[in-house]
Amino acid sequence: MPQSVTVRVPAKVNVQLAVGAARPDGFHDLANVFLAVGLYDEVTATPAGDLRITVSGADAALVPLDATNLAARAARALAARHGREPGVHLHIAKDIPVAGGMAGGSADAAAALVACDALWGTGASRAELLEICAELGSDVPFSLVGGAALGTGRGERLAELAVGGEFHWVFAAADGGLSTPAVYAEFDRLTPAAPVPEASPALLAALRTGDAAALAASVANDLQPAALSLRPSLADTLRTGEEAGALAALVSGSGPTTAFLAKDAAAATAIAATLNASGTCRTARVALSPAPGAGVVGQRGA
Ligand SMILES: C[C@](O)(CO)[C@H](O)COP(=O)(O)OP(=O)(O)OC[C@H]1O[C@@H](n2ccc(N)nc2=O)[C@H](O)[C@@H]1O
Ligand SMILES: Nc1ncnc2c1ncn2[C@@H]1O[C@H](COP(=O)(O)OP(=O)(O)OP(=O)(O)O)[C@@H](O)[C@H]1O
Repeated sequence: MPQSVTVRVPAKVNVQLAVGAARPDGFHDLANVFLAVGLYDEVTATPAGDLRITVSGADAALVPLDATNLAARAARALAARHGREPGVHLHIAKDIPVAGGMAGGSADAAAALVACDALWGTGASRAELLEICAELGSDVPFSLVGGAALGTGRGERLAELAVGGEFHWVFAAADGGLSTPAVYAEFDRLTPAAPVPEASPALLAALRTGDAAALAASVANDLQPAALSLRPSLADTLRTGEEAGALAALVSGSGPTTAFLAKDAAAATAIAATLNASGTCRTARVALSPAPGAGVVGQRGA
């Protein structure tokens, strides 16, 4: 057994999030175009007598260390399927904003699965890992896959998408998080007759050709009005980024992180500087997309 395995996993932005009406099970059918972005958490797994979680990073205090942690749930799910005890210490080096709409907890779950599989030598197939991911949460399969993908169903059924170039983003983290169920409930209140969600052909073509201006013209997040209704101050952040030259400004997933598409690296740096000086966000950072999914970046021992 290796002495430790470290897995790096990206955050995501939803370049299109088309949301249908609530289903009988409480979830919403989606046409969810995920794009992985180069903001990463790292999960390191080392052998231990029982399951233990530690977290470092600026937002560490916001992450639960008990059995509700999504990385802990992932380790337990893999161990249960393979009839073993989930004896592992998972250390999460957290860089993805917590409760920010960038799938940080989902990322840690996917990373923990890959790390425990390598540490324990369980040899789970990709299909099995994806199945466990879908049980853990709607965003978790995409954190495993990375790149870009269209998620249907509740977002867990993925079709990978080709991306023809790099996109330059700025992400502005907000003070405090937003609860994903609360944002979906607000969507229901604001949208009594949601149409059947469909992916936009223009958006898929923009991704395929790597055309930032075309992507900017077609990004759309149906949860944005709900996030703005629960957090009206996000409108100031969006306006600040637009005035600083962003090609597009949108709420990331369920928010409250806001995302700004820039025409190139220099424009992204300038937009981030303006946002950081504006007082309309906690902190703004640049990131590139697409980014690879959860993968081993370090292993110690045999
Ligand atoms: C907003 C997004 O991040 C966009 O990618 C996702 O749809 C949310 O994915 P997630 O955080 O992995 O969500 P889950 O853990 O599966 O579900 C949390 C809660 O979000 C709501 N939820 C989530 C996904 C979905 N398609 N419909 C929903 O209504 C439900 O209230 C659910 O109880
Ligand atoms: N490993 C984890 N990292 C962060 N939060 C976690 C983790 N495990 C459980 N949580 C809980 O999940 C909540 C949502 O956190 P997360 O960072 O996943 O939100 P999010 O990025 O908005 O998710 P999504 O974009 O998938 O809707 C947190 O408030 C926290 O209580």
